[in-house]
Amino acid sequence: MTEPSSYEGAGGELAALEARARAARRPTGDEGLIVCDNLVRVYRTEEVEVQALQGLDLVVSEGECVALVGASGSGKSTLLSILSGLDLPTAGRAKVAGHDLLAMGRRERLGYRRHTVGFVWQQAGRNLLPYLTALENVALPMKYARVPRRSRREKAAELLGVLGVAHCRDRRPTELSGGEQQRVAVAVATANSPRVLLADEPTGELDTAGGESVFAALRRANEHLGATVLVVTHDPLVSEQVRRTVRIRDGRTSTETLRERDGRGEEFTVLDRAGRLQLPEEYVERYGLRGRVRLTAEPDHVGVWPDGTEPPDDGTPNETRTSGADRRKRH
Ligand SMILES: Nc1ncnc2c1ncn2[C@@H]1O[C@H](COP(=O)(O)OP(=O)(O)OP(=O)(O)O)[C@@H](O)[C@H]1O
Repeated sequence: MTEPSSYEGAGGELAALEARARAARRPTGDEGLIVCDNLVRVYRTEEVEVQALQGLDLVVSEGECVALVGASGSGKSTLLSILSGLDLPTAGRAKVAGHDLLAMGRRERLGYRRHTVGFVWQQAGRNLLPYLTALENVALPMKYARVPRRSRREKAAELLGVLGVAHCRDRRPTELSGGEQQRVAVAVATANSPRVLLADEPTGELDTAGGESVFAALRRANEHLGATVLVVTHDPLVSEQVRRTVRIRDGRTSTETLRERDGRGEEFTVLDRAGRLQLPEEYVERYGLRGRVRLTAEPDHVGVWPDGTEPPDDGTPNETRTSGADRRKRH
């Protein structure tokens, strides 16, 4: 029988584990600032039905800066429209900073769009009003939020400074470069200190230098202003510089890359409730995985092998195993 002292020991370990888990937890609570659970969005027109999101799962913790990538039509913009409160999902669950996006009434939705999320579109013309100066553009969302006039101007000037476009304050959008317009757009989107900043291809229409300056502004919004950033991008410059890149395929999150500060990346895949997972395309190519693949249950992992190859005997160290490509040559 176990001694009482062992129970105490186990209890102590458990308490220590719980304390560690609590300490590691983000201030937003247990489930993340953005939570999408089995999200579905079906567009219906008279002739066709398009399943833009097909059970998408995504959790983003407060303070993260995440790139969303995926082929054209995979559902990225649909997801961002839902998270911005512009569009409603057909089914599933979407929660941002405690707001249930499927259950919000008109008033809550308005408040949500004004205070909780900021949005930067790809087309600069959609972000800024052409007849207002940069400073006036940034001050406008604060006016809607009833911030006093003087504070509005002060904060707008400060934001333009933080985002590196202080010199643009008295110019209208047509007098700004594309990169400057998008940086001012980031200032507009962060004017009411949103907890979440969403950006849909914000560098899509810019050259490399312009793209870099806008990404730097997004990063400042993340690191200095504390916004959690979710950016849809086709731009490797952006996706290779964020810690986490989430790939969307066919309306679902498929694989993720997590990068260390030194730029090294680790691949992850998302396992859905039914146990389905998608392998990164690069792995599928590299190991010639097609159709049926062989699975091996190892003590600490599952191996995936091209069909028609022999998995190594148990106990073969991982590093001495023949790669899939080499194995294929033998057959
Ligand atoms: N309003 C709409 N009505 C009908 N179908 C739509 C609508 N909006 C998007 N879709 C369809 O939903 C799917 C996902 O579109 P979405 O714009 O979210 O993709 P995306 O990944 O953002 O693509 P891209 O990279 O080209 O912007 C596509 O098949 C698209 O044609």
